[in-house]
Amino acid sequence: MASKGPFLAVGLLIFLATFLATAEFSVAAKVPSRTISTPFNRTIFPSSFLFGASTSSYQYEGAWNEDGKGPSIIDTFVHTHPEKILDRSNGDIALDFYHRYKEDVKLAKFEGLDAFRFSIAWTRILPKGKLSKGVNQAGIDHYNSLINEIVALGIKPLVTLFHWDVPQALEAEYLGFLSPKIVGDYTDFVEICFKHFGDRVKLWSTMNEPWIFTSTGYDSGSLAPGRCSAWMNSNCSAGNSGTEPYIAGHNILLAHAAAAKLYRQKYKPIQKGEIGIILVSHWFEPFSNKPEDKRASKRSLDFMLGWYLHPLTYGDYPRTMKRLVGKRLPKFTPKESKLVKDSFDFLGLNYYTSNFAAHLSSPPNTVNITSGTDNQVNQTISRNGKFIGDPTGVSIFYVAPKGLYKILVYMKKYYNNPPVYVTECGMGESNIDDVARGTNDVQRVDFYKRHIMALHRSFREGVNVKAFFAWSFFDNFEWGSGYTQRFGINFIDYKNNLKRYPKRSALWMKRFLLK
Ligand SMILES: N=C(CCCS[C@@H]1CC(=O)N(Cc2ccccc2)C1=O)N[C@@H]1O[C@H](CO[C@@H]2OC[C@@H](O)[C@H](O)[C@H]2O)[C@@H](O)[C@H](O)[C@H]1O
Repeated sequence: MASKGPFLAVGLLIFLATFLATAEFSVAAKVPSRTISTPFNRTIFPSSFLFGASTSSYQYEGAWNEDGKGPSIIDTFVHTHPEKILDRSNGDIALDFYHRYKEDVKLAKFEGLDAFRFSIAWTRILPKGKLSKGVNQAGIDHYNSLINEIVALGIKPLVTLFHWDVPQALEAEYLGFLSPKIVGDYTDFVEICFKHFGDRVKLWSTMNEPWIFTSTGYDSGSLAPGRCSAWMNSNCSAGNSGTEPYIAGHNILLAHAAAAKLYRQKYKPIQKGEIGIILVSHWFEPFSNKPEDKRASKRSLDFMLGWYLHPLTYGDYPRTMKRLVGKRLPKFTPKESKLVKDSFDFLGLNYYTSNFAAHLSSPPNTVNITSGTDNQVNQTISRNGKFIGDPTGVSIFYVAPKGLYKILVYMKKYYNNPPVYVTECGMGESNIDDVARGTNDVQRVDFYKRHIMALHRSFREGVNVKAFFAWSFFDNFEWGSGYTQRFGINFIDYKNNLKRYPKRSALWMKRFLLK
């Protein structure tokens, strides 16, 4: 259990670091390379604009089998496939957020956050995934307490209802999101959340990143449930990389739409909240000015963002997907199309990086079919020997703030300028263990300055952007990379009782957010 001690120690450190950050901030203002002519702080955005930080249940909570929680597919996956996690770690304990959340949300308040995003673990509420198999009151009590702590500090909770932790019991019974049966069980789960938490939670996201869940869970098999085609040689017990990502994605959209309909009809009139869905996409820069590469850029966006945003906006998949995926792509019935179209009050966008997109002229795969190559695009991080942005500690992520601006403008132009919350944006470092190095994250300060400037440019050009959340509040369990990658604005000392330390970026954010 966390004592008050660490917080006092952290407090002293914060004072010192605040001083440093202040010095750094004033120096930064004179840095010629990125001189900031006018004050760069939150006042360049409307006062209603929300700045926050994001977290998720499996990556933060720990207590994987405590207080009645049932196993999720992630618990099963990391326990049976430790080889798929770089450091063979798991989230059994994670950051112990399940027990330390009261101190942690106080740190969020100290750092000036307006909002705090977290996800609810389905199996803390319904241990066996189904209402008929019993509700776990201890799970409801836990999230009530977390929400009360957040709201009492004047911070707005943004709650994700699914961040990939499908109940293992539903995977065992009917293969989870591969079955339309999950729509009913998911709707039962979210209704319990609306009913018990909706008086204080006014921002709901049904899902986090369906694209990642389907591509890592059903195409590459690199994440739970770890399904893929045998020829992938990824040690998958079953699966079909050419069909299952599309089946799971289709059922995710139907489950989302059912949840949104329930909220809007039964809870929104009284609770006055908003419901949305969080998608992820890179920006894709044409590799050349050739028309085929410009088309390749658009196809890349169709297959990553449009896969979900097209049905949510127009009630059907993008034409390019229908043409290139053919019979492997599920069809919406007229009733489903009507349910999914316009089924969101806001759209969450997670943005990390950009790629170059070049047309792949080679004939489409007819043998080893995978959703990952259906788009017939060669996506790269460099062009003619030049990277798309500064490298980071994550080999596939380069710093590309202009891509955030471009994708937001793209969504305005092609998807009716929906209300957008940037719900994740951040960078990772690798293999940093000591506190001093880990908290001196100068590159992350620069990353956030540049991405918030890009965000502001899109806002000035009429993009309906309403919020910006950092990924992540703390360093945490980074899926396939385990604890080897750090994305937090606050440092976790894994070698010393998971002690929390604000990084330079958190103190910069605190100063940026001063009202
Ligand atoms: N990374 C994304 C979206 C961009 C991914 S695009 C590319 C495709 C892919 O399979 N991976 C690896 C991966 C695997 C699983 C999850 C995320 C990313 C990619 O990074 N998602 C958010 O990113 C955050 C950072 O993800 C890290 O990205 C770099 C990976 O090396 C690392 O394993 C992953 O945890 C996650 O912690 C959040 O839970 C998740 O919502």
